Amino acid sequence: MTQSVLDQMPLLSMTAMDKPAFAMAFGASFQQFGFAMIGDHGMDPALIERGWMLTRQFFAMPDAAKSRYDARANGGQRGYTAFGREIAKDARENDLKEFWHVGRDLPAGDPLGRTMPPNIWPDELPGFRPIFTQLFAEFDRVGAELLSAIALYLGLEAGWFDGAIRNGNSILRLLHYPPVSPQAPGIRAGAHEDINLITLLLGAEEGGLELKDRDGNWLPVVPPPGALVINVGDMLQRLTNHVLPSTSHRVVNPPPDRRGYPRYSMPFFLHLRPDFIIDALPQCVSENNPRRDPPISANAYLTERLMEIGLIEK
Ligand SMILES: O=C(O)CCC(=O)C(=O)O
Ligand SMILES: [Fe+2]
Repeated sequence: MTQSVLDQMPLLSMTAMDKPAFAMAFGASFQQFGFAMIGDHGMDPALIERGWMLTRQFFAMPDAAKSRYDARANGGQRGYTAFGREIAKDARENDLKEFWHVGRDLPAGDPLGRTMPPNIWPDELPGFRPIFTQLFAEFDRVGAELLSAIALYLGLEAGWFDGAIRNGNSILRLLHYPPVSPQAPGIRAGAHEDINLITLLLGAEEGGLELKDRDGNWLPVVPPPGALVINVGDMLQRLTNHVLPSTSHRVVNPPPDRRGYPRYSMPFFLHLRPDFIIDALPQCVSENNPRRDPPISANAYLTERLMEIGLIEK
């Protein structure tokens, strides 16, 4: 039988340990798995529940209504992406999912607005804007706390990431994987690595998420209800010269008894400022681990990667 990651990866607590102890435990989980799980992340469960309700209501709308908010008119990063459009890098089959993107709203006239367009919102659901604006802010807050712990783990100042992520190009993705038929081929989301610094994911308790461990085995990640799953993305891997690995993950089709159920999840892709230059930290470069990648701006790197996964035109 496949072993679950739960057997190996600790469920961490942000409140039971002091900050340095949490930073060490969190960093160790990242270094070993590229993933970590946190039970008491401090986001309001009532707010999250309202977010799930609105997510279900939005995806239950007819395709014609959802398509009015097509993300292709917004650089792929705001609004609705239809079922079957996204394809994992180098994959043969498209993913079995549709999703909605909420981004950061900048003040009018901000120069970063060129790469971060304003949000769009579904007229049909008046609660959508206030609830997801609040949830975005909560993910932003918890994400900054987690990066502060990672900074300590790496031997940096606790506030090292603050400037790097201020007005970062982060994205909250609401994901819907519809029920799959008994004959459905393939998997719900093909193996991939996330592009951003770290991802904070809610909803993985409806199983299917798997990570690839360092020996090449796929291990199920099934957290307790309400817990956050966090993983390292390619930008943090690049910044840490691969000391923290961006781990491949995928979402497999459910076992026969769960195939009739949809799956909803909510990843928050925490991004750097578009003009931040990603260059390996000196602390992470050594004789045994020479510098691997040249410096690149966060925006140039993101654009390259969004083309690869079909979210913006080449
Ligand atoms: O739905 C999930 O559990 C994971 C989603 C994911 O990996 C992604 O959208 O990048
Ligand atoms: Fe992912």
